Amino acid sequence: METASTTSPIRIATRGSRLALWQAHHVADALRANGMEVEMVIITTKGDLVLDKSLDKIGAKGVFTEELEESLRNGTSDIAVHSAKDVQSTIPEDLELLAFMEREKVHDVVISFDPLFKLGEGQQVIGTSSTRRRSILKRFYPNVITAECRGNLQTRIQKLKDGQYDAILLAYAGVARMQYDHMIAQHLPLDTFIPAAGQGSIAIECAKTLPLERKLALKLALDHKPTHLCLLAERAYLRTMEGGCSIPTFALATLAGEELTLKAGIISLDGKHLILEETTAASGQAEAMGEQLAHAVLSQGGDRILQSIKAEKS
Ligand SMILES: NCc1[nH]cc(CCC(=O)O)c1CC(=O)O
Repeated sequence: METASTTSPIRIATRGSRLALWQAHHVADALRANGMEVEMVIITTKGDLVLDKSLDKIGAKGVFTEELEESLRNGTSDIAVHSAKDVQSTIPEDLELLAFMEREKVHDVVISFDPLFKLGEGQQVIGTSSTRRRSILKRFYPNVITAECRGNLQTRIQKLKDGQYDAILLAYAGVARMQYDHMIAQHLPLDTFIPAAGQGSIAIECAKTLPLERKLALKLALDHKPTHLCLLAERAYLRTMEGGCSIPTFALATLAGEELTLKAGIISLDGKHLILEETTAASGQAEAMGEQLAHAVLSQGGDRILQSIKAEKS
């Protein structure tokens, strides 16, 4: 006899933004294709409500994830769907990251209503809410003025439309998923705008107590092994740096055959100091490699950058 736990629908916790819903429906489609039934549980997070403060000031740890995690704990959902980039580097003891879905392209783009817009030409005001993008802009485009740009993608694009900025910087992944490709004025190169750890992938989280057979079925339907290996390396880097999204770190792993390459670093808030390290290892060493690269970055001067950022914030 089958138990209720294996036949009842998978309840998917998601934020209510259009991108979050797209991601949750992407998960739902994959589960249905594997013969599972699904239900959506839409939850508002602190990150959706507090829009007048930059993320580093809210204390970004878990602002987009905490309420979803609470629903996993209190049994109102079975899995939570997050942008992998928004998931804190250390997740609570009672929860686990079950799967990472196949990654979209990882780079950043410039969005503007002027199709000929080129970063760095003339006086420009660029909207971004990311300390990483702001610091990189300061380094490579010192004449650009950056302005805070929070909110979901639609809100940010509305602010651009209202004339608050000449352009905004976004992850290509979200832009493509919302079908805003026609507003892309420029694709930014990966060697200067190295993405944040996890960018472009969708993470699936569950309670450790979820029945094993459910976990296995979910993993089989949702997990993309190459993406998962890359994310293990990037997230180990982030964890070792004690990063969080308020610190301008970046990390990008790529897999070729069984070999992982990880490029990662940190940049000072004024853009003046940048540490970038690269290493290669067997894919089985993903987490060890992320940790080692973090130690290398820290010993090459990353520790001083981290200290000065922490001092500036406190
Ligand atoms: N909290 C910001 C966030 N989290 C995930 C994405 C985009 C899609 C992704 O990287 O998965 C974004 C917006 C952005 O950086 O443009």
